[in-house]
Amino acid sequence: MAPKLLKANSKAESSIASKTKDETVAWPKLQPIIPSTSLELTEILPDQIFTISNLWSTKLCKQYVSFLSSLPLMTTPGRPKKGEAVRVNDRFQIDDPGFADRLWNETALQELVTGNASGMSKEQQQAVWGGLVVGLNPNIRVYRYTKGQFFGQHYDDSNIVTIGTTRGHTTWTLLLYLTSPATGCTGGQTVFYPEADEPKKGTKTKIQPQPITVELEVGMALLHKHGSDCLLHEGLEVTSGEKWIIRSDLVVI
Ligand SMILES: O=C(O)CCC(=O)C(=O)O
Ligand SMILES: [Fe+2]
Repeated sequence: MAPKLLKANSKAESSIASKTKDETVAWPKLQPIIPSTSLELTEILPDQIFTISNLWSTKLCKQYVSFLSSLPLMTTPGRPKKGEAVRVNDRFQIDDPGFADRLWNETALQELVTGNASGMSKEQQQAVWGGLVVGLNPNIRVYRYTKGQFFGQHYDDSNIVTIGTTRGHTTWTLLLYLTSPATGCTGGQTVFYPEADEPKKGTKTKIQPQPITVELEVGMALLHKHGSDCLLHEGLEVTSGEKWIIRSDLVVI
């Protein structure tokens, strides 16, 4: 049976720690950065999941974890509203078009997603990303999971987003992992549950594909399709250390 639809309780996001429009975050410089020529977009599951190892250097991740620790993170309540995913983590959110733009332009992300470095033609790119990618969602979310914290099974929604004067919508979730077992964080893997194919003619049994477990890696970006084609997924419980993530989304027109 298909699992009940669980949303990543986007409405609850308004109650998490956030900065008002006038406030800004003094994000550290995005340096040192690794050039796109040394990186690649790796397909984990066709049309659903890609990763980019070392999008952020280890040094940059370390600087950011120490900086992000100074932000006023708030723990989300463990008891969700009806139909929402259970999650417990410490979160911070800001609407910051400037930082979203830097994350897109000052790292190898743009070149790997929409440039020659993607290894895809322009037509292939538009088919995969669900349109012409114009940048990242200015809604930047920072998550910290400590021992015992997790993000239960859910689907991510697509949202309408304006970048500058361009109105678009989000199609893929971007997760940037800043910690891993190498920094003392165990558990916390992101797990995806691909849907079973329709049963073959004359048979009734659907073959349930194996879940896909993405291990944490310092500086790795993960992209996964969201909205109506989103796979059920979760962030497993952290068993030691701290898992830090920066989340945004690809915006297309
Ligand atoms: O923390 C994770 O591994 C998953 C996060 C997630 O699913 C989300 O932000 O929607
Ligand atoms: Fe999610």
